[in-house]
Amino acid sequence: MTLKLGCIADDYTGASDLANTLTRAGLRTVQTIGVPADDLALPEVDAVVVSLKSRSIEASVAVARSREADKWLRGRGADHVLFKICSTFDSTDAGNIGPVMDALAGDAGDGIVLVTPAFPETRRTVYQGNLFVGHVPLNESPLKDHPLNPMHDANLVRVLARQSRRRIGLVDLATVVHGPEAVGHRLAELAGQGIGAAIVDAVFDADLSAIGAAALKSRVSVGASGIGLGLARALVAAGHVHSHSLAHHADAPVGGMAACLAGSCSQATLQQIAQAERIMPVLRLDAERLVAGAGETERALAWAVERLGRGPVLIASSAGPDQVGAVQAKHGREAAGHAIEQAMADLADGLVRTGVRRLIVAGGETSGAVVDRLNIPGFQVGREIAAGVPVLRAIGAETGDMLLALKSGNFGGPQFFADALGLMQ
Ligand SMILES: Nc1ncnc2c1ncn2[C@@H]1O[C@H](COP(=O)(O)OP(=O)(O)O)[C@@H](O)[C@H]1O
Ligand SMILES: O=C(O)[C@@H](O)C(=O)COP(=O)(O)O
Repeated sequence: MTLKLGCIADDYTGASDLANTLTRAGLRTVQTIGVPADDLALPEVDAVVVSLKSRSIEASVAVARSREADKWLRGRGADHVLFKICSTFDSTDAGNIGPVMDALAGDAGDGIVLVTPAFPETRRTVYQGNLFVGHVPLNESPLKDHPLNPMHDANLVRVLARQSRRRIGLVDLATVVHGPEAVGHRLAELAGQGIGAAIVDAVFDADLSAIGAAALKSRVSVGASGIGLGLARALVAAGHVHSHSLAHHADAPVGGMAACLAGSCSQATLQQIAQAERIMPVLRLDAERLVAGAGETERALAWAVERLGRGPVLIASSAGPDQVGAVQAKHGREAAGHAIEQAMADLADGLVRTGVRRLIVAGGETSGAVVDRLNIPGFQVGREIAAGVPVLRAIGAETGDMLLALKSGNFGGPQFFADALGLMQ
């Protein structure tokens, strides 16, 4: 197997978003959880997305894990490695986008790194270095209230400069519209001025093709699914990959019971939970009791077991900014987040032991905790439920055949849970 593209994703939902995008662009892709063990049987593929849970951990650990993944991917022939970050640039001033980018670019010997979280299909656009979520700047979007990494600055040149040792520049839209050569030219100019990374504007889908073709000339790039799409298109256009259509057996029915877990507190997920209440029993967990370990998971599991035989159920810790703030004020941001993630992982484990084989998880960190607990080594990509969210089939899992959907908090329409269950039989 010689990889045409290597990818390192900083969370599991982000990885499935990227694997979905690459698959749809014609690349045979698998998503692995962590660096694959040598005995994991991988099908013949063009791209591997190594999923890390490195977005909200200590920067030095994120760097070490990313370098290990990079080494594995390059050892399998990947000339270009994309570091997949969130399309809303989720990070703090301590990292982890800047430190990981610096390390990967240093190892690859790249002079200047192309960086863009733009993903127009999900309404993430970048103009003059400013990230917009829909029609508002990042700092006015719901991401300002994210439980782990609230985003208060839309200017990504500034945001990345606070995290990176490299000087950060900008390739603006007026350059991007002139195509890959113009982008390459501008990057070379910036590199000549001692700039080590550049935020690249992208507003329309066509901008991604120019960016992907320019990025392929270097060894590392940083961005979300949009640049992944650009890279995939460039690989197909250059004849490095023969476009493949999606293998539909990836989401062939597994039967078994179905359940949904939500740990995301995004506005989109809160709305989706409210809609789900119309079609299935929904249990809203008491976050305070979850953090205190006061028997809340056992209560939830008993509640689910009673109902699962009659159809899917949804269990959610999700809450609005005021309630999240109150729990965090009492227990600390990280401790609260971690305790709730572990409680959701306990629940997932209990549900699977009870016979659940179709599991939908909302939230990136939440999905990471759940997939780790279930000890699933990798996924094949099935049909798309919503932009950025595919049906996943577990490969090499102790749980046996299982379908999952790992939903980024912000993704999916109001009926997401119903849409997912419809495609996961
Ligand atoms: N009621 C709550 N109070 C405080 N934190 C919560 C609550 N429910 C979930 N969380 C935490 O919020 C974080 C949500 O992050 P994540 O799962 O990545 O969702 P998203 O995809 O929206 O970013 C997790 O750490 C989760 O444990
Ligand atoms: O790029 C994106 O927006 C997603 O792929 C992603 O990374 C989402 O992260 P979470 O919202 O934490 O799931």
